[in-house]
Amino acid sequence: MNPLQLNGIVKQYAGHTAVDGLSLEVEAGEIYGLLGANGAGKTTTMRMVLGLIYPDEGSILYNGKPYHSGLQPLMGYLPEERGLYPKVKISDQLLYLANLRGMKNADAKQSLRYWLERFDAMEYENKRIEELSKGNQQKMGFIAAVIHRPQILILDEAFSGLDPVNVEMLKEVVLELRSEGTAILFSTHRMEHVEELCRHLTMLRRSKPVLQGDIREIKKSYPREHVLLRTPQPVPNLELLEGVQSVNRHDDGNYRIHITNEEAAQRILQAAVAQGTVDRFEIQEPTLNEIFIKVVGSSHE
Ligand SMILES: Nc1ncnc2c1ncn2[C@@H]1O[C@H](COP(=O)(O)OP(=O)(O)OP(=O)(O)O)[C@@H](O)[C@H]1O
Repeated sequence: MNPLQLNGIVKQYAGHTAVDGLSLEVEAGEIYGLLGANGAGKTTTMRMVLGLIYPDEGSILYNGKPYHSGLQPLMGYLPEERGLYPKVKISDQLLYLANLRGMKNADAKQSLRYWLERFDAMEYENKRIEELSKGNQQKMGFIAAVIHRPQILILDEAFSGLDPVNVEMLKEVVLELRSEGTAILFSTHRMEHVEELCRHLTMLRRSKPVLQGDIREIKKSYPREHVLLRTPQPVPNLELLEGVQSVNRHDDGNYRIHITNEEAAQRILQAAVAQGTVDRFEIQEPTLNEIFIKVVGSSHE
């Protein structure tokens, strides 16, 4: 039985449907991607999972059981909007939150120390949130979400506001939690993070799930419409070949060619070989970003 199961959940706000018939399951030890344009219903879904608001229809099961008050220690949440008090000493509020979720003082202190060291952030222990940079506030928010080692972790735009070094640091931690068996529901607009971290995903469009499943399977099910070609010499007239829609040559000498069918790829290869050496030739799977734009559309709702 999976730690988190959503069955046909529906949520309405004053006649407007924010989430419409969403079902998904997050396994122990997996990061599940929840994607959608702005306003598609991701945060509403996460708030329902946390028991902050209730679905109008459908059910949410935690280890097979409906919501009950004893669940809070099992769950951790990093909200998109920062949730910590700006003026309270950091260690005080993190320890308070750990206590609230059932941790004994000594364990909470040990866990706090572990996470502050893990994030190279010992110096912030006695500071207030308002004294920290946005990225460091985000790290403290993450510690607040995981200090009690939740079984189900909800991450809403976890990497926003972080510099590349800190993104890598947080990614490593998320992967570590996954390998320890945490079920992680992960919402983001950054498709490359989903490609890198998640096994399954749901894309929401205007409150409805429009694409769901195993990411590798999803990618395989879309046509391959791009060719990557690297040649030491230019290959003229590629755009005139049948099935070639557009040709871009980058500064590094790589061509990225948009094709309408896979036979066009063979024509490109033949044309390139006829000119001389071919260093690289690849028919590329669509990126998740391309699939997202196709399925969800680029417009914000
Ligand atoms: N408290 C509320 N009262 C009324 N409508 C709401 C409320 N919260 C959310 N909504 C509406 O529900 C819809 C879904 O919002 P939600 O915040 O879940 O989207 P989201 O996918 O998280 O968007 P974003 O990517 O912008 O964070 C939106 O149309 C939003 O305006």
